[in-house]
Amino acid sequence: MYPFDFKDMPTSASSLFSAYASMAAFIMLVRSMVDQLLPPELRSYIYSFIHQFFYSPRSLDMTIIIDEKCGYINNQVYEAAEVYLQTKISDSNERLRVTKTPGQKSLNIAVDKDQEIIDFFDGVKLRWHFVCAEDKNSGSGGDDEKRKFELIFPKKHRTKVIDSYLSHVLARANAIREEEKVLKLDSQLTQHSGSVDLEHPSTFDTLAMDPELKRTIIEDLDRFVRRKDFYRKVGKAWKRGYLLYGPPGTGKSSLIAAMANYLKFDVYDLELTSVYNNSELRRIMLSTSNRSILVIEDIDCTVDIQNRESEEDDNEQSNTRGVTLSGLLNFIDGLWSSCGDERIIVFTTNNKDKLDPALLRPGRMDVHIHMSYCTPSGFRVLASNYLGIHESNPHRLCGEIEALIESTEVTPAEIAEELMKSDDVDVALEGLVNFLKRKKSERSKINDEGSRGTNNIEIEETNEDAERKQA
Ligand SMILES: Nc1ncnc2c1ncn2[C@@H]1O[C@H](COP(=O)(O)OP(=O)(O)OP(=O)(O)O)[C@@H](O)[C@H]1O
Ligand SMILES: [Mg+2]
Repeated sequence: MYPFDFKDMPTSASSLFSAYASMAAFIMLVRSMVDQLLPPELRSYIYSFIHQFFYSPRSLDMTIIIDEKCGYINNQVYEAAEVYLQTKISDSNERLRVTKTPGQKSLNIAVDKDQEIIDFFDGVKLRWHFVCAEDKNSGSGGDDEKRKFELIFPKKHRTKVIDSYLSHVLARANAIREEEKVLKLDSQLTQHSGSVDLEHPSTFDTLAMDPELKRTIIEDLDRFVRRKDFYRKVGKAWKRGYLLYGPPGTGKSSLIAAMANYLKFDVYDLELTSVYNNSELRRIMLSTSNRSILVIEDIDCTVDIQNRESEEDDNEQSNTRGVTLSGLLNFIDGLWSSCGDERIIVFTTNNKDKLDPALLRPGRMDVHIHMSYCTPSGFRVLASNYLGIHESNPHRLCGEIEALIESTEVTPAEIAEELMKSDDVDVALEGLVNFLKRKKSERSKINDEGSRGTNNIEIEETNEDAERKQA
């Protein structure tokens, strides 16, 4: 088979050169014979064979392809590689991509496409390529780029790379994410919006809330995180649903941030009104990570809760008019329950009464938390946060303020706003006293006029009736 016999190969430089020259002459001879005698198709076939045989060495390398997505679901290995490789960028990388979104603390640095990153693991050299190509399969709604990493390494280390190195990458990526302690807020969770780091400073310490209730929530969260095996044993998904209800400005969103900061979970704020339909909801859901809180705010305003029966009839229509209640219920019972671990879902509403009882059924929302108007103990937390007044050394106005708070309905947000009006403690607290007094007298006036509130509701009902008739 071979054009000359290797065992006769001479070893000195000059004889090596003459051997090369005779081989080159042989190849040229074959070439001219082929050119003259064979049709073009056969020619190119033979050339490619010669090229492969003489010029490209048999590959000793192996390549692992790590695609960004498996169908609609994010590939966790890809995500981990992205995080991990940020720490491996070196001077030899000539093209980098730098991004920073408004909420983000630090720059996000990644290599540009077709760049190579070198890594070493247990004596093995690994080459990572970032490859980005146009996705021919994507429809109009899809991504138009297909991203992947190619991991190239010596074939003989296949077991080590697959069994140990990739686990190392996953573990390092988790540790890096943990270190950053940055929360991700994916504001609409749409395919194109990347996640935004959310730094909501609210913690359980800064939250004005009944201390007993606060403790109960923290214990509940602790128990939830601890009970992985328990959930498995009883055959229940490792999930927990919270419903937070109460008037605007009582700290529902602040509580969610406090929970996320406490657990170091990511927050996904799902804007249901901008979710196109139930199947988009599925897709979005599948793109969220474990150890996360999925938040759906103002649930009563975002889902068409009233028309539960009619919507069963017009499923086709529901495809074009957003997420329906039955879609949401199916989602909670089905997809949300079965997908991923250590997940919390939080619904918020200003009107618990308006919610369909189906949503409140135990098993869907495990914990109902009523966020109510500010209490004297809540005020003490705010006074300490905003003005540095400690309980051990109360201000002369604190007694009066607490009495006023107890006899009127005022939200923590309103008090916080008053307390921010001045750095001077006396000025701020005097302002708050005046505000509370004003509020109290307004409140009693409304009570005197009694029927005003009911009138408003009646007008709203009439509007709804009119709309229904029009439809
Ligand atoms: N319980 C609270 N403890 C500390 N601060 C609070 C509390 N409630 C409200 N605040 C302050 O008021 C602001 C608004 O509160 P937040 O957004 O948490 O209210 P909300 O209940 O979510 O209101 P909405 O129903 O309008 O969404 C917060 O940024 C915070 O500064
Ligand atoms: Mg809110």
